Amino acid sequence: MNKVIIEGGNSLRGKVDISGFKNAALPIIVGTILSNDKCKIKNLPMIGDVYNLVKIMDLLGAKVSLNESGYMDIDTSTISNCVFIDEITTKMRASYYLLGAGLGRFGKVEVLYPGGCNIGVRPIDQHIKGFEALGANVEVEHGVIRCKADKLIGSKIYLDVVSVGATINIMMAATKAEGTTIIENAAKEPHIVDVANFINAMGGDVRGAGTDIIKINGVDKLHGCNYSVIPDQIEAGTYMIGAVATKGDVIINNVIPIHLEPISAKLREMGAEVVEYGDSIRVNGNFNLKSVNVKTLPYPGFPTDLQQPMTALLSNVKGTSIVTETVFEGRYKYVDELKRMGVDIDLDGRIAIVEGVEKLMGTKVKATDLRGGAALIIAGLIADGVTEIEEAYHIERGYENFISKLLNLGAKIKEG
Ligand SMILES: CC(=O)N[C@H]1[C@@H](OP(=O)(O)OP(=O)(O)OC[C@H]2O[C@@H](n3ccc(=O)[nH]c3=O)[C@H](O)[C@@H]2O)O[C@H](CO)[C@@H](O)[C@@H]1O
Ligand SMILES: C=C(OP(=O)(O)O)C(=O)O
Repeated sequence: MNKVIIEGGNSLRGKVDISGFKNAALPIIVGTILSNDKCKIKNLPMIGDVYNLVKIMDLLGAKVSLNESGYMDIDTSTISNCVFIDEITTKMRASYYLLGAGLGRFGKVEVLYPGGCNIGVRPIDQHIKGFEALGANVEVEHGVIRCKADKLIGSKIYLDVVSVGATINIMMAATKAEGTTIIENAAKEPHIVDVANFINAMGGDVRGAGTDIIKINGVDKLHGCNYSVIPDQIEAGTYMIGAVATKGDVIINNVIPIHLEPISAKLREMGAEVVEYGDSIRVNGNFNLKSVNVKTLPYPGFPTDLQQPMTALLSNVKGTSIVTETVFEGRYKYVDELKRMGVDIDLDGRIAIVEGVEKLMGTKVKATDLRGGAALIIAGLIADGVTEIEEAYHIERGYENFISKLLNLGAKIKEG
C-alpha cells in the first residue's frame, strides 16, 4: 500500500472486530523456536510484520504455513541453527527476539541489528545485559549481533529501564537456562503476560508476568502447543480514538477492556462516553470535548504507541493539551506532517503543546512510521477535504485491513 486517500468529515459508526496483538504475536511466533516441535497459533493479525516474520522463519528452516484467518502451523524442529545474517531482519523490530529464542535453543545466535519504527535511538543494552548475566558472550560489530553461551545459568537481572523487548528476550533465553532467573523492574504490558502464558503452554515455568518481578525456572525441554494470541490493545485504542475524533459511536469487539483502561480513562476525562462489556467496548464521542494532558508511560500508563493518534485527536479539541512522550525521544516526526494540515503544535523536546484548532485541512502528507501513519489517518478523517497519505506502507506493518475496517465504519477512504 503506497498511498491512502481520505475524504474527511464522516463520523465513524458501527462495529469493528479487533485482530490479534502484533506485539504479542511476533515474539510468540519467534518463541516457537524454543519448542523444537510443532505449534499451532491462532488469532495472528494479517499484517506486514507477521508476513515478514513468516518469511524469516521459513528461511531459518522452519516448516510454516499461515492461512488468511490468522491460523499458523509451525514446526521448528527442522531449524538447525540461528546464524542468520540477512537484511530481511532489519525490516522490523521484533526480529530481535531471535536473540533470546536462538540463545535458549542453540546457545548461539548471529543476526543483524533490528529495524522497526524510527522513533528514537532504540538501544538493546538491556537485552545484552540480561544475556550476559545468564552467561552468554555478546558482541555487536558493524551491525551484527553475536551471542554465544556454552551453558545458560539462571541469574538475577535488574533492568535499568523498563523494556518490553528486553523483558521478553530474557524470559525466552532464561526458560532454557539451568536454575532460576529473576527479572526485576520488568515490563508489565499485556503482551508480556501473553508471551509468558505461551512459554508455559510449551512446558516452561514463568511466574509473575504482569508484575515488575518475573521469576523463570529453567526447564530442559519444551514441547509444542496450541495457543491463541490476545487482541491488539493498540489497534483497539486507535479505533477508540478514531471514534472520539470523528464524534462517532463505535462498538469495538474482541477486546480485553482492562487492557484499554489507560485509554478509556483519558477519553472519559475528555468528555467521551466509554462503556465496557465482557469482550467489547463502546465509544461515543458525540459530546463537547475538552483538552487534556497526556503522558506516555510503560503499562499501565498511557501507551506510547497511541501518543501519535491521540495527539491527532487533541489537535482538533478546543483548548490547550500538553502531551509528554517519556518513552521514545524521537516520536514526534509526524508532527511536521500534521502541521501541513493546519494543526497548531509546538514541540519542546519531549513535550508537545497542542492548541486545538477548529479545522484541519486535507492535503498531501507522508507517513513517517507505523503509528505516525495512523495519526495521519485520524487527522484525515476529521479534516476538511481530501488527505493523501504517501509512504502508507508503514501502516500495513501493524494494522490488519485498516482501510476496509474504516470503510465498514462509514469512512470515505481508499488505497491510492
Ligand atoms: C515489537 C514491539 O513489541 N515493539 C514495542 C516495544 O518496543 P521495544 O521493545 O523496542 O521498546 P522498549 O520497551 O524496549 O523501550 C522502552 C524504552 O527503553 C529504552 N531501551 C530499551 C531497551 C534497551 O536495551 N535499552 C533501552 O534504553 C528504549 O530506547 C525506550 O526508551 O515496546 C515499545 C514500548 O511499549 C512499543 O512502543 C513498541 O511497539
Ligand atoms: C513502535 C512500534 O513498533 P515496532 O517496535 O515494531 O517498530 C509500534 O508498534 O508502535
